[in-house]
Amino acid sequence: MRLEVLTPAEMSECDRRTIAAGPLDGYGLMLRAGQAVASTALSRYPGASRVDVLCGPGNNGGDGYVVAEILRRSGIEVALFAEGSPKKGTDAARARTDCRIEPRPLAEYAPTKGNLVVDAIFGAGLDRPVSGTVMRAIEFTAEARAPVLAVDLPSGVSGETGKILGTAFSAELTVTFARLKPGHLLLPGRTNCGEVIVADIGIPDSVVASVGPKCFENRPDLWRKTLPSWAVDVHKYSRGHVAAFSGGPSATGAVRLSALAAARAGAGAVTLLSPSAALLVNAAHLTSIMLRRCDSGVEALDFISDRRVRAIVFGPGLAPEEPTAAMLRELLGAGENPAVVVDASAITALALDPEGFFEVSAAYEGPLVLTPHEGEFARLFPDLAAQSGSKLERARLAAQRASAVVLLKGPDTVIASPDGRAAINFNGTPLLATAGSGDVLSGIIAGLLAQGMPAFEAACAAAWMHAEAARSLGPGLIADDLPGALPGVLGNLEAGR
Ligand SMILES: NC(=O)C1=CN([C@@H]2O[C@H](COP(=O)(O)OP(=O)(O)OC[C@H]3O[C@@H](n4cnc5c(N)ncnc54)[C@H](OP(=O)(O)O)[C@@H]3O)[C@@H](O)[C@H]2O)[C@@H](O)CC1
Ligand SMILES: Nc1ncnc2c1ncn2[C@@H]1O[C@H](COP(=O)(O)OP(=O)(O)O)[C@@H](O)[C@H]1O
Ligand SMILES: [K+]
Repeated sequence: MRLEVLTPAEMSECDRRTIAAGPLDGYGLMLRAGQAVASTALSRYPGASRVDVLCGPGNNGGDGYVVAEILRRSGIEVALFAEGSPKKGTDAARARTDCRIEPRPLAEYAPTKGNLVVDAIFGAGLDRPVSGTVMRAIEFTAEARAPVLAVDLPSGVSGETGKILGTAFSAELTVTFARLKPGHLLLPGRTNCGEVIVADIGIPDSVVASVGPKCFENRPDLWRKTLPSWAVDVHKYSRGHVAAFSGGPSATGAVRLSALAAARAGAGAVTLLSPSAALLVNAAHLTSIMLRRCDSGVEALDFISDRRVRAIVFGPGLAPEEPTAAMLRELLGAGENPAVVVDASAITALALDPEGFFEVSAAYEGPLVLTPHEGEFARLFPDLAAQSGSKLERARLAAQRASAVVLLKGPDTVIASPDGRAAINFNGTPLLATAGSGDVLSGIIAGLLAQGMPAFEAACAAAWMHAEAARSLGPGLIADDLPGALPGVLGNLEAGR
């Protein structure tokens, strides 16, 4: 499985290196791209007898001329509309010359009922908001509800960020080349792409590897090899012990969800560290999860070192206040170095003094994972939240600043490592938009970390498993159900090893 996600700049570097190595030249790549789109149009829309092909002035338009000519030769009635002309001497100009259909100005385009629309106006080269004639063509098409097949990207979607520049086609199907781009996975662009097909146009895997892509689709092949496996003589503590910090008496449910999820993710032992005031309420709700009184950082550190705690969940249900941040700094500064997942209110607490935290996290030698949703992210990284870059870029910058793996939650969860690697999750479901599901996620991460999985892989695997668990349950799920669905998800992964 090819999991690399290429930025438009990396993609064009792949094109350049492929052309330099031969035998394909730029026009050869364009012919293959056009052929891939045309054969998709023919196989996926067998009933389409008339097709409107809309071409822009660059290479995306070049692909469109190739598509139009192939469809014409296949006996389809093709109407060709062009916005601007390709520059002389370019591959796109050659494609236009080789196309036997005379294009009409895009301003004359109006969708005809029953026609398939092939969008080859802008692809990777879109660098500013669409406007004027192109904007009108997009609006007409949407009003007519005509099916759209997009070449590389729906025009108007930024391949780099997934943002909509001006307006964009809503495609039923998008055919892209070699690998996915961030714009196919990040919202809102992802929804405009419809189903995405990745066509092989002859760019070798070795060329893709040579440009050193560091962003990946979050699929099991990305982390399967690092999943925990146990020796026959393993015991509960060697399988991994997780400690989860409970909030006060009226805020205990969240961390119990984390604790249960950590155990379901495979940790051999999970202990809830509870303030005295919440001990009874926690005791009344726990069975396999152990319970321990803990009223200070010193008590917590004693427990962590005595009981060989390998991972900590720190955040769900805690107070978003300075003492919480202080306790975390104390835990990180003590030299024990367990893996730590920082979630929820603890992130809000750290936002009271971000620099103080970043100093401590930079010196921390254990694995560290932060799991903010967008609101928590904006509190801890206000400047990054306000910048115009992509979610991918924001998560990467945050990971570097915090010297931690950052899992930035949402329908297009991004996981970024301080070493520059990043993954975009694609299997999220609105079923997860339910109170407490984030607490379950932090518990799954801790459960995997306790079993020795590296931080980036554990966060990626947890995001994927979390969503698979939700999908397996379907409508009606509440966060309490998610841990119980993990055995099914883990069983399927085990079967695929
Ligand atoms: N060999 C290869 O590289 C291969 C590439 N392939 C294909 O090439 C595509 C990339 O081609 P590309 O780089 O030419 O960019 P493209 O998307 O056609 O747009 C650039 C043009 O649009 C214009 N423009 C941009 N935004 C605009 C706006 N808002 N409003 C108005 N104009 C705007 C911009 O104008 P300018 O900025 O120059 O004024 C320029 O003229 C890629 O998606 C894939 O389909 C395949 O054939 C495989 C081989
Ligand atoms: N619309 C959605 N589609 C996919 N995943 C979602 C959606 N809404 C929320 N999620 C996921 O659900 C979880 C919610 O976490 P969070 O916001 O921390 O909630 P809570 O604090 O209630 O646990 C995150 O993993 C997030 O990625
Ligand atoms: K396009």
